[in-house]
Amino acid sequence: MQVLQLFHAELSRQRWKFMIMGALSGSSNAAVLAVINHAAASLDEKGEMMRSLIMFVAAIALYVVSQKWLLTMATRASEVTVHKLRERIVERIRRAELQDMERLSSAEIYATVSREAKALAETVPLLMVSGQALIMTVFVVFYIAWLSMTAFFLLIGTVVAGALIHLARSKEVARQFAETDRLEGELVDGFRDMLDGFKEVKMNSTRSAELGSMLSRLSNRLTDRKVETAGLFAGNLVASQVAFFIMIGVMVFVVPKMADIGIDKVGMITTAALFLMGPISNVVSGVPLLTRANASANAMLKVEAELRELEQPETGSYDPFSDDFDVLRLRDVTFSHASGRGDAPGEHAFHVGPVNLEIRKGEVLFITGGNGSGKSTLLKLMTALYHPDGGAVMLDERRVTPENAQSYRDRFCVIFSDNHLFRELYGVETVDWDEAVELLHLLEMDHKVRLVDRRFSTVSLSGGQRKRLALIAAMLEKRPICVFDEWAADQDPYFRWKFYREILPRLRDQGKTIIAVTHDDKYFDVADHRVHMEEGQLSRVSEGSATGHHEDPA
Ligand SMILES: Nc1ncnc2c1ncn2[C@@H]1O[C@H](COP(=O)(O)OP(=O)(O)OP(=O)(O)O)[C@@H](O)[C@H]1O
Repeated sequence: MQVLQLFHAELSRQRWKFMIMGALSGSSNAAVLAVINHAAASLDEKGEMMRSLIMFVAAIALYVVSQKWLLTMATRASEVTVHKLRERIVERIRRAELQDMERLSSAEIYATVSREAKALAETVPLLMVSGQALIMTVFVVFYIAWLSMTAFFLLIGTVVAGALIHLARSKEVARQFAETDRLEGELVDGFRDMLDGFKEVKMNSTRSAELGSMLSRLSNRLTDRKVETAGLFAGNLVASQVAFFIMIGVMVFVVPKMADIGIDKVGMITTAALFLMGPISNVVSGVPLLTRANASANAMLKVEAELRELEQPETGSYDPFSDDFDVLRLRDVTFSHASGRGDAPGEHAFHVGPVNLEIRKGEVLFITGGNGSGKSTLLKLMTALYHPDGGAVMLDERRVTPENAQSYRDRFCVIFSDNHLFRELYGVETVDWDEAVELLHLLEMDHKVRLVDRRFSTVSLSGGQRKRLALIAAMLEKRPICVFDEWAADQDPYFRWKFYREILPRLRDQGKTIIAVTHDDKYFDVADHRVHMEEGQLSRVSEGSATGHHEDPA
């Protein structure tokens, strides 16, 4: 059972405590019943009544303490387990390689750490209540056996028959639950499409109508399935109550016929059977909860297993790269994407290389090339986000390997074309506040955004403005190599000019090495070297042209 597998570590640490407290809680509950029965049978004996009253209070006190402990500890165990799992998932994601992460579904990981983790943490304490109810049922059943073995066997017979019918029906309930889960997932995807593509939806009434009717159809199917599931569920609940009434009937009508017992014992047995109603319905309602918790545990374990299988290079046992280097080299680097994004199976995977390239410290390298020619892939190889299939990426004489790649990557600040702007300056060890203020001014963002405690006051900005903030964050990282993937593409002519004529020269003056993908031929003179990508092949275009004419910013 996946839920037990998941909670194994937390439960086994305290297994004995859980068992003892569960037994105490179940037996104290059954003791309340036994004391009531005993007191009712000795109404006219004053001393006996007093003793029963004391035992009654003691049994309730024991029940309160043990039940409270069980519920608190169950919540704690489930929350701690989910927290540890979340931590493991975050750690594995941090250590995973980009190539591997691109193969996984981020939507699935996201759903797991949010929806499934929440469902699981909420369900497990309720399951504990069901478990405790099961223990109590066992104690009451033993009590009934002590009163009359005939009543015990008849009770077991009816409970087993009822449970078998219930189990057979709950398979169908579980199937329906899985189907409603699937439909809910589809509905969420549909809503996401509608909201993410809101502009596109607003621009085309047919698209809007088609999406709307798809969502309405899905919602309708989901409603039907939910009603069907609720019907099955209600049927199960009524069936279990009828089974319960039959059980009471058997105690009252059949037991006295089959066993030689007095009216007082029949009364005690019937009270005991009535006492079972609450716990038995708790146990019954625990079955779908268990199914639900199992499904959530399964989803979480699946994501964890997928992440565990990814390459997780050992880090820490190597000499780190230093910011001081002379040359970055790509030697006969080759790389293939596993398969083209969205390509049909069997279609050609995109291939890069063999690439040979050198860039010396402090130089500016421009990379040009058409759409899909492999420029971003080359940048990912140069920054060790992808590991080459053949050849080597070297910093001076040291080869970059999966083991030392993180230290190599820490020499770079990068702005990808699909860059994600973090609201906080994560990764900037010490913020140079004077420079931050100066950069906000230089990139003309100071009227829009302030830096408050390492956080940008807002990131609700235009695409170009967000890229300018990303540039400020990247420059504050103070890394020796800067990589920009079509940074200027989102900027107006004035900010393009500023980027090529002010920012890049400033970075070069600071001794930074710059690698930029660009289409801005007007500014090619800024580069020391320019290389061109075509269908994954690199060719050198120009060399040594870093001085040229300077045009007006507009
Ligand atoms: N993660 C991936 N998995 C499979 N194929 C990929 C992946 N990333 C890119 N590709 C493929 O590799 C080729 C080169 O893509 P890349 O993004 O490197 O090109 P690019 O020159 O940067 O293009 P653009 O100028 O449009 O950004 C494309 O055919 C693309 O479909």
